[in-house]
Amino acid sequence: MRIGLLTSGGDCPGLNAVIRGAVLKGVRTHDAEFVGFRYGWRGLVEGDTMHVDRHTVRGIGRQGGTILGSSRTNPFEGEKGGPDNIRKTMSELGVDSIIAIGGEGTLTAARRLADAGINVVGVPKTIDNDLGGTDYSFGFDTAVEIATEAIDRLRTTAESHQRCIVAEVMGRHVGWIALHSGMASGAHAILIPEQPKTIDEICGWVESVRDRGRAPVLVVSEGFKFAGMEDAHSHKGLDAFNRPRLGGISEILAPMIEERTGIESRSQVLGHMQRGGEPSAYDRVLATRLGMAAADSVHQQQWGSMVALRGTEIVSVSIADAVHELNTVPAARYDEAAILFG
Ligand SMILES: Nc1ncnc2c1ncn2[C@@H]1O[C@H](COP(=O)(O)OP(=O)(O)O)[C@@H](O)[C@H]1O
Ligand SMILES: O=P(O)(O)OC[C@H]1O[C@](O)(COP(=O)(O)O)[C@@H](O)[C@@H]1O
Ligand SMILES: [Mg+2]
Repeated sequence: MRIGLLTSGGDCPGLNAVIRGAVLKGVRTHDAEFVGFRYGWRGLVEGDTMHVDRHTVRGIGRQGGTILGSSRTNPFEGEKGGPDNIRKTMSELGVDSIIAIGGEGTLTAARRLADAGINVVGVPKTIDNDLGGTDYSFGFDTAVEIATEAIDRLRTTAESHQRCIVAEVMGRHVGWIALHSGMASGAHAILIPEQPKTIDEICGWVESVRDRGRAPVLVVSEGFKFAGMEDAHSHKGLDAFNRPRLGGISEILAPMIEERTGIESRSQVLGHMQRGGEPSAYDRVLATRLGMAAADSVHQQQWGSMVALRGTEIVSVSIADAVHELNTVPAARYDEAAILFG
């Protein structure tokens, strides 16, 4: 059994812990060999590999990033793309199966390849926590931790100057990072894509905070839309998969708040800081368990499946079910947090 490993999509703390978990379990329990594909699907399409064995993974469980590299290459595009070419490349390299570690985009591609008869197993990765089929994805806990620390720091400087601060977090089209970091840091309002708001509602919260003598702290998700807005704000062009790059809504919101309320306002986009550096202990454990379970899924030939967290157990679900719809923030979770706004 020779298993190809790849990490695809935005990187995320814990990727290396998955790789380590899969390799150690595969080598020790299933007598498997591993090969790493470099830069996501690109490595598989181009046959660009790196040697991976139990020595390669020594100590990497606590490292950020991914030793394999990542990209947003589409495996169905290009001269060597598509299931027939990929099957040929795999057979030339003696690779009989693939563990694809990625988010909803990567796993959608994995499902299409599995449907075409390629032996693929998925591992859910994303700081956004936007994947169905799993209670949490690794990387999310670390991102929330980093964002919470940043918002705590922004609060003390906002208070010194009696300013309003708008902290912008990632999350693409779901508000999980904003909801959790906002609750953890005691934000006065949390703005998420699932819950469009008017500028009047937002300024109402800001003014009530100011009237109590406090400095308003707002957390906004990059995908937040004002009521009536069709698409999330984007001014940075398209990504490798032709989707609008999000980010920058806080830079629009802060001046609007200042103009309407007279409160000096500042914005801060936290950006890639949320994805960098070491995974939290929680993410290391989750990622290691998922990696180990993925090696088992390959051994059991559960093609088209994904390992997932359900409660405290690691289970196997179908990738198709997991990517069927985004894991959005339920209205009840938002309403619960909103009691604390203003
Ligand atoms: N429907 C699809 N068919 C084939 N490839 C896809 C599909 N959706 C996404 N991908 C590929 O997977 C890559 C990674 O997806 P992306 O959403 O950027 O990251 P993530 O896997 O972290 O969600 C995309 O750039 C794209 O090339
Ligand atoms: O700057 P990049 O790497 O193109 O991507 C930014 C996007 O990637 C993320 O950090 C993670 O998203 P994925 O898990 O889908 O890769 C999003 O929160 C953000 O919108
Ligand atoms: Mg994604």
